[in-house]
Amino acid sequence: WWKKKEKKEIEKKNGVPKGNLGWPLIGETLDFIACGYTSRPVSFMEKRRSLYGKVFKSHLLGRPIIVSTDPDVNKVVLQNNGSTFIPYYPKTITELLGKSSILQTNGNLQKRVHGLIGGFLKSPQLKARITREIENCVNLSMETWKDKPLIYMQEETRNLTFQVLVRVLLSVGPGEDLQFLKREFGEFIKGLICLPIKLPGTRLYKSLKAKERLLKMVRKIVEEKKMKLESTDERSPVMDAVDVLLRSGGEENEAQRLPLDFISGNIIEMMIPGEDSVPMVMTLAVKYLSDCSLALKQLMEENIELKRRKTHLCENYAWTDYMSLPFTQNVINETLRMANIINGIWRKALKDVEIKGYFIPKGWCVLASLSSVHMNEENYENPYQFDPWRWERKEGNGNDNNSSFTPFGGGQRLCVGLELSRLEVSIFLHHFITRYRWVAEEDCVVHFPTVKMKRKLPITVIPISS
Ligand code: HEM
Repeated sequence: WWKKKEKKEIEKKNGVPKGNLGWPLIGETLDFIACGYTSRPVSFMEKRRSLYGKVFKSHLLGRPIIVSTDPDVNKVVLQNNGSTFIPYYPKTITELLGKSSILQTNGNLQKRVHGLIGGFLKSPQLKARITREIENCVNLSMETWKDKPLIYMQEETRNLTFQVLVRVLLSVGPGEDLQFLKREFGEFIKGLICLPIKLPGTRLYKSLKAKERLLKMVRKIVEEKKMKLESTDERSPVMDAVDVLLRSGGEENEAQRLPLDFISGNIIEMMIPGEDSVPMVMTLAVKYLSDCSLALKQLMEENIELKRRKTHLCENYAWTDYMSLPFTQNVINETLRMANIINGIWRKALKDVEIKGYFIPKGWCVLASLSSVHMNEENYENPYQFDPWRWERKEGNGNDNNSSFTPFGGGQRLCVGLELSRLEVSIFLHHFITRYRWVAEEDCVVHFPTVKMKRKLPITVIPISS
């Protein structure tokens, strides 16, 4: 009791942001979840922002927390990574991730792995090569659509992006291994949000078992790749993320090498942020375009023009062709802004810190709410309207220095898959738009616990005659 009183006094003196800690134990969690199930999940933040200001305190998922809906505060929180703020996840996620996961390590190790994987994923060599792979996956998948009476966009995009992901991370192509990875990974991630009870039969237990099976298989692939690497005389090209991590530290310097278990674990963990996000951006782009015929028309014209040019010149597409279509990039920006696939980033303060006059005491959690910024009238006019043209006007600024647009986070943990994701979505949209017309059935977006379409977005497609 005394400690509590003392803490309250310190908070009062230093000006912890205003807010309500809610009920004992559960705090304001029920309202937070209830808002998550509505079509406007940011209403939880909006209500409190109007009462207490852009940064307020609350009590969510078992702990006191400072919620920031202020882009400047979010920017500082994301930038001060490692020394002041570290990632904070619910207990089940921490348990499933493993201690050495890039998602929860800090300091030099995180910087090293981030630099290695980020550098590889945005290299022009990878983008040139992966463009062919993505085209193949997209075309093979779309080829089958014309014979299907109904297509579930969320499922189709999920299958094709998973293929790209495992290709980039560990060069696994279609076949039994791919099926195994898909099945076990699906089982593994079911436990990311569940009750933190680890007894046989529980969700968490089953997910941990699936991770063991995944680790066994990935470790085998990593070992085989290591042996191959040692037996090749010349330096063969770097093919995937496993290659990058295996080669790190140099040939002579054994002590600097990353251990095989570390590499295997991290490869699996890197699939977590990559697996669900890209297909959801594709699916939601199709959803928003289905509801906005003007945007669809302009997107189609831009992409048909590119296709015509390429066909006329008998040329393959370069990755830069896909990325250089300005309206297509505006559609992707607008989809990312509205979709809020990652709606917020959770951190924990390692020391007392003051940002913009708000005091955040050591040990407190901070939720940098990205969706509150993306859906705020102050930053975007008519924020609930799908308006790709806003990115041509002054208000939209889709670059990474814009603290009001952070779908990929920021600072030292800025998403390593940013450029790859944009490329995948651009290629998908180009081929879909120039190949098919479609009619979408009635469906709606569910935001909790993660962004999904309620009915997986069923559509019927009609091939465009050449
Ligand atoms: C549209 C798709 C994507 C979105 C919206 C997205 C979003 C994010 C965000 C917001 C973060 C920051 C998390 C934090 O600060 O704690 C992040 C980190 C990360 N993302 Fe992505 N991501 C996407 C695709 C991908 C893909 C395809 C990959 C893998 C190939 C990937 C791998 C990662 C990794 C490994 C991190 C952790 C980086 C670090 O902590 O150093 N993401 N992502």
